[in-house]
Amino acid sequence: MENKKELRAWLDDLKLEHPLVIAGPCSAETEEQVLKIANQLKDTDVSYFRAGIWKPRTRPGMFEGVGALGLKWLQKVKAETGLKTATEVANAAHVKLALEHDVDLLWIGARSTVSPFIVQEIADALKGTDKIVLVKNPVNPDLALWLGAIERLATADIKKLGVIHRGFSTYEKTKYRNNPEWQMAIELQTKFPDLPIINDPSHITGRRDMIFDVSQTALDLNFDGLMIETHFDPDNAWSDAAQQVTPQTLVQIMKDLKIRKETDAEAEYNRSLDNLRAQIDVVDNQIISLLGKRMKAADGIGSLKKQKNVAVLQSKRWNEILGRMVLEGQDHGLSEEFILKMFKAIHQESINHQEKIING
Ligand SMILES: O=C(O)C(=O)C[C@]1(C(=O)O)C=C[C@@H](O)C=C1
Repeated sequence: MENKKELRAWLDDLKLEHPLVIAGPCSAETEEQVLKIANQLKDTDVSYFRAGIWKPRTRPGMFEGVGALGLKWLQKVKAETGLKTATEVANAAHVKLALEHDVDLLWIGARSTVSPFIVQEIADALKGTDKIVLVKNPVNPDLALWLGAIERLATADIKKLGVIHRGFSTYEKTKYRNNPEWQMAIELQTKFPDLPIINDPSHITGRRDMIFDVSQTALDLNFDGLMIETHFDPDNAWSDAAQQVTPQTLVQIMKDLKIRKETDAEAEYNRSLDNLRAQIDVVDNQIISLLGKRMKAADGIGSLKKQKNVAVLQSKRWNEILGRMVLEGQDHGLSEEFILKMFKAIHQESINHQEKIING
């Protein structure tokens, strides 16, 4: 699939002066709950009212959604409030029911995106639809799998496409429920600058007190919209209680967020920007040239080790370097996380160089 301007057409047609907002409860619980939240959201920035009808839960025995009955409540939401509706679909039967109930926006969840079989089944069921279809990232950080799902939908002649970045599962506990791995979203935007991208801070954070900061980062990174789980009584929600906010909080979040524009035409700004970018270009070239020099030294070490039949990996020496560089990094305002990532990549490249020599 190629990037093309038309990918943004459905979003541009909404003519919004703020990011697209999709909000509503994690799960539709009762008709009263759904209508009450929708009424509280109707005169806000929210364009699409979301509610989970079928809930994929990690373990059985938890609330798994009200099922098709909830789709009738979504129809009432549309009739009563004028809000358009959105829900997750995870198989062809869901798609059929959602289309029968005129749901305006359907999304494929992270646990479905990982399975090309499921995605294909959904794409076949949606073939040619003029509804908006958004694809959440797969639970594992695999850009090809994410884009593969979009391609399957595009091949099924679905025109109104977009993606939702909801973060990625990690084995290690981090402060996020799902690690954002912003680099993945940046890479996706680099490949498909016109494919609408929505951020889901509710699932990234898992905690309502972090939703604002993640939303701001998303807007700083040019995201087109936000999907935020909203409930009038978050603590007593039947699913994902900790990450839902009240409609009032959502309104405040939208008020406080700084919306960034893509660029600015002012001459002085552009002069200063060009100047700083020129500095970056010079430094980037120096970095590459220095790394090249470092690898030449590693090649030399590789030849020495070949003569003496010594192993490439030298853990003691490597640990010394890492420790020293973390301290050096601190002096230059560089985070430990960045230093470790960068030097691990440098180490691997050095090993690859030596492997070639020692086995050549
Ligand atoms: O010092 C060495 O023995 C090297 O091979 C160099 C180097 C490095 O690139 O710094 C690479 C591999 C070793 O694990 C340790 C360090």
